[in-house]
Amino acid sequence: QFPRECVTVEGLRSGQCCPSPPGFVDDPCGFSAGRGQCVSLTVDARPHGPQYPHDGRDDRERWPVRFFNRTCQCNGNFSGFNCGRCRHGLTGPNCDQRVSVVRRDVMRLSADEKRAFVSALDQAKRTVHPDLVIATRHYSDVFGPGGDSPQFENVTIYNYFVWTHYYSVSKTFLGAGQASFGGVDFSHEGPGFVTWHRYHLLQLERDMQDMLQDPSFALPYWNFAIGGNTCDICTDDLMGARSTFDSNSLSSNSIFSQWRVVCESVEDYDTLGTICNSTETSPIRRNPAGNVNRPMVQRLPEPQDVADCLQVNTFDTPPYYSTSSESFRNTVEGYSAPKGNYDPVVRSLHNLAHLFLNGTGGQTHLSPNDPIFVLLHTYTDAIFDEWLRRHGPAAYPDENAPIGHNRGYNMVPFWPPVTNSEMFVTAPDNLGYSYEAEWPGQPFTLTEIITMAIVAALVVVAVIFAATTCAVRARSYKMEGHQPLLGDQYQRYDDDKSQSVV
Ligand SMILES: O=C(O)c1cc2cc(O)c(O)cc2[nH]1
Repeated sequence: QFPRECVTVEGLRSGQCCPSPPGFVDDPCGFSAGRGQCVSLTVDARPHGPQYPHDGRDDRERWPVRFFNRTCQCNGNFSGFNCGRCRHGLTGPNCDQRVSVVRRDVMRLSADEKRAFVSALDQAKRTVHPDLVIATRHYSDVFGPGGDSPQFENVTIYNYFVWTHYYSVSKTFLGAGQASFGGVDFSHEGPGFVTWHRYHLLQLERDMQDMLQDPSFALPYWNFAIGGNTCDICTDDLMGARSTFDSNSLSSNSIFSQWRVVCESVEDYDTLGTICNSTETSPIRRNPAGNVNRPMVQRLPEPQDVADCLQVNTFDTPPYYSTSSESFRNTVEGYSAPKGNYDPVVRSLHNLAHLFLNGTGGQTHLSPNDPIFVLLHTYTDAIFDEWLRRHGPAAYPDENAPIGHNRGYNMVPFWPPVTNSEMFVTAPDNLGYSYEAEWPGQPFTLTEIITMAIVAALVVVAVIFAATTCAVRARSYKMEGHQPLLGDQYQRYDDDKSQSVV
């Protein structure tokens, strides 16, 4: 959420968060080296949709001005909260060399690659985030009981990934004794679903690259569109098999059986007016295809569902919400049927994959605690990127999307501020990663089948006609008394030979 050095009493009171990059002393945003400068923030002022009626009551509105209104604006290809690093996809001292990583199918990794990925996730679960800390109170209480103890905590890299998702989906606290407002979601049920989750993954990938000191580290993906009711990545060499003792738990052979979740006590936060902190509580729960009460969501999406959603032409449609029809975004998110028609009882693609997991991974405030979340979302992002490649440049709504989802809105709660628009670009050209993926094709339509049959029949007729014509011509040529050409040649050669011998 915010850099550790900004969350002091003075920092919060000044509303300025402009740290110096490493190696620069008292030089906000590396101004002296031309990296950037500390500027006032301007935020999206366009109207949001009607779903949110509580303007002025939530810290996440006009993000991040409730906390900070001055931040680093970096020049050229410099980037980061202190302009100390490069934009995604660039490297080198001047940030002018391109770099790219490849996100691959997790099932196609070698045994060593699988081990390295699992171990990297586990390291991220245990490593404190080097730069960022999280708020544990709403802004009204953030200075602490005496007004001099800012309510922020350290958090590990992986738990930060979980916390940001929780913070973006949590309800609006309207005061003690009042019901919190749940009709708000800064990362789902709107066009920002794809852009928010894209940045969420990029941040984790980059944090893990830094942690591992390996700029080539790439998050893999899970092709969840395999149909059926088997979780193919739920094995002990990947995301953990089912426990033989408890069908809702992970096998003790998996490192993930030792993980403990954060942000579990959501009812307490909502009634007490607090925020999830970095305290870890229960183990991950997962029971793929095990929910007998909801058989509709106890299967995985089919390959054809992916092919169908990639054919939906329009990125998003009014009201830019979970009720949008003929919207690619609402289809890949999974509130519409795979061909794009909205149906309130349908759960498809991304939503279906979440609900299939039937446990921690199926509850929005908790889902990233299950590491399957990472792989499920890289695949969702791969579909989004393929859609952009096929249909771009595409229009993203400027206004009237649900709060947080307009094109120019800064995505909550990321720091430094980053808009939805900045993530609405093709990844290989702009963000320094690509997917090694194959996309299911469309089956042929009846018209295509008939056309192909007619073309094939015409080709056969043409070949037969050509062959018959040749045969007839050859016969009449012979009947007119001509010798075959080859026969002529042999004749002459034989004649020559007999002459030279003589
Ligand atoms: O009910 C749904 O459609 C549903 C559940 C769920 C869980 C989750 O973590 C998401 O990110 C989305 C989602 N949708």
